[in-house]
Amino acid sequence: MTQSTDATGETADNTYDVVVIGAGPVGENVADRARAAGLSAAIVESELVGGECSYWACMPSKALLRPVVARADARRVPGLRHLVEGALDASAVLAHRDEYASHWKDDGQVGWLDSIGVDLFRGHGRLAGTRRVTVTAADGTVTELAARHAVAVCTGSRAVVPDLPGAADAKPWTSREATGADHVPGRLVVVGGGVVGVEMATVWQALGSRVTLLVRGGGLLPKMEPFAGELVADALREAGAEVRTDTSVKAVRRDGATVTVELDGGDLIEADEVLFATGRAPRTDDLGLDTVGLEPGAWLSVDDSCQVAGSDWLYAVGDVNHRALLTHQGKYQARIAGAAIAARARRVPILETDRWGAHSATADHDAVPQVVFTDPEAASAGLTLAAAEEAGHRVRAVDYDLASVAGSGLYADGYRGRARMVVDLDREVVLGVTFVGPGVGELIHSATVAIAGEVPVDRLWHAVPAYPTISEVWLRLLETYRG
Ligand SMILES: Cc1cc2nc3c(=O)[nH]c(=O)nc-3n(C[C@H](O)[C@H](O)[C@H](O)COP(=O)(O)OP(=O)(O)OC[C@H]3O[C@@H](n4cnc5c(N)ncnc54)[C@H](O)[C@@H]3O)c2cc1C
Ligand SMILES: NC(=O)c1ccc[n+]([C@@H]2O[C@H](COP(=O)([O-])OP(=O)(O)OC[C@H]3O[C@@H](n4cnc5c(N)ncnc54)[C@H](O)[C@@H]3O)[C@@H](O)[C@H]2O)c1
Repeated sequence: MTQSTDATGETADNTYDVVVIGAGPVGENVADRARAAGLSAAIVESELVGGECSYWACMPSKALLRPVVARADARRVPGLRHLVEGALDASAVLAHRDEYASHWKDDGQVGWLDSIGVDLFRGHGRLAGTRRVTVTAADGTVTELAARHAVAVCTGSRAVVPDLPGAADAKPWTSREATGADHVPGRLVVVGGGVVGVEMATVWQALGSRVTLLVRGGGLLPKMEPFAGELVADALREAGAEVRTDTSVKAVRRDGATVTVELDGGDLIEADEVLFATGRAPRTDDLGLDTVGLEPGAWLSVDDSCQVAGSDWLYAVGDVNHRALLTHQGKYQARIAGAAIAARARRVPILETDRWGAHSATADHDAVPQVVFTDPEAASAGLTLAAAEEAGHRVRAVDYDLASVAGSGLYADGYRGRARMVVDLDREVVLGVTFVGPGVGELIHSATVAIAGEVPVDRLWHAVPAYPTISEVWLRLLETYRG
């Protein structure tokens, strides 16, 4: 049957080339890539266009952290310190955060979708069999969509609150409340020493809360090199926070304005709020996965083109595929998946799915960068020493004290920081780099380029860092490596 199509390619019966479920940063980019390739695209969103990142994650958290880190940096600069000795203006910081969260309104992003010709369907999206999606709007109206080529699930993740006695009734904060709160709690207990835990402990301690950070393992930031967690823990303690490692929470109870956290050893900690920063779960539980033979509630496992295993039309991109829960990496996957969807729609006979090919999200395995925006910043790209060894590489790690670099001393009085470079001894290329110290976040892309480019260490020797910048740590690491 021939159907009428309009200029963007969708049909009167809501058939599109590509249907995207979830309009976070990743879904937006899949839709954008599809449109750029000349395909028609619809996107389904149940909350705000822009997703977690724009309203309850990256943007508000970084808007809260920036004044904290800028003040800390200024306090380390002679001649300036006395100007920034006082407390932060918490209400100004919260107002700055509100701006960066667009006051939790998505008009700007809706306008952008409109400008690129992507149709937005507001409501809860569910798969309804092969290439079919239903959208249930807030008023209960159900719209059916069909996809000619692909459905991309980009529904992201939500915070997990552990199933502890009393936790659900204690009205705990998750990352949403921690990034969106409109007041500074007097006392805050943070459970979890991962990225959300350390960033939010940094923010609220600086804004005036008395923070207690509870970590069940031996240190903070367990996915990074151990020195990252050690330096961040030292700084949090110096800022006045209490950091308790090897500590597990047994139960939580709220009585009015007070929440009591009971630890495994029996200790009780009273606070005004408790934040669970204990990881994420995929938003796939009410997604109709059973209609296509997949398990509801599971992370969606995909190949390097982000196609779901066993399907030739279903893609899962961003947090929901659990490859790297980071906005930039999800957007990278969206570019790769968008290119793969377009190539398959054009019936390109062979896709470039080999390593570093146009249709392979190779960097997810080897070259993921991350910046933890604490004071000091912790930035990494590629593999840690432990991860490289576990992956079977024959490696050597070299470390350097960042305080010994001329640019660091100029950047801050009493600079403290450390760098590590992990080198593959068989190929003589860099597998991983970690920098911890003030101002290192902007440095990490140099490492990402070296790793993704597989630049031989001998050639890096000719990449001369400008004097006197913190980047000179590259020279020091290479000198140390070459002995
Ligand atoms: C506190 C915090 C800070 C962070 N900071 C950073 C950072 O600085 N840098 C960084 O790179 N990463 C950061 N992250 C991670 C980052 O937020 C995520 O990796 C990113 O948001 C993932 O994008 P996504 O599009 O896959 O999912 P999301 O941003 O979660 O978007 C998914 C969208 O899908 C919608 N949706 C879900 N189910 C349905 C459905 N059934 N129907 C319709 N719509 C649906 C949701 O409403 C949402 O809008 C942070 C995370 C947290 C929690
Ligand atoms: N700057 C950034 O790039 C940034 C900032 C925030 C979040 N994120 C991303 O968002 C994702 C979620 O962050 P997150 O910090 O929630 O998760 P995470 O996985 O990084 O850390 C969660 C921590 O909680 C601990 N934990 C789990 N259950 C616990 C329990 N019952 N009691 C005590 N501790 C428990 C875990 O051991 C882990 O260390 C991460 O993948 C992160 O990369 C990125």
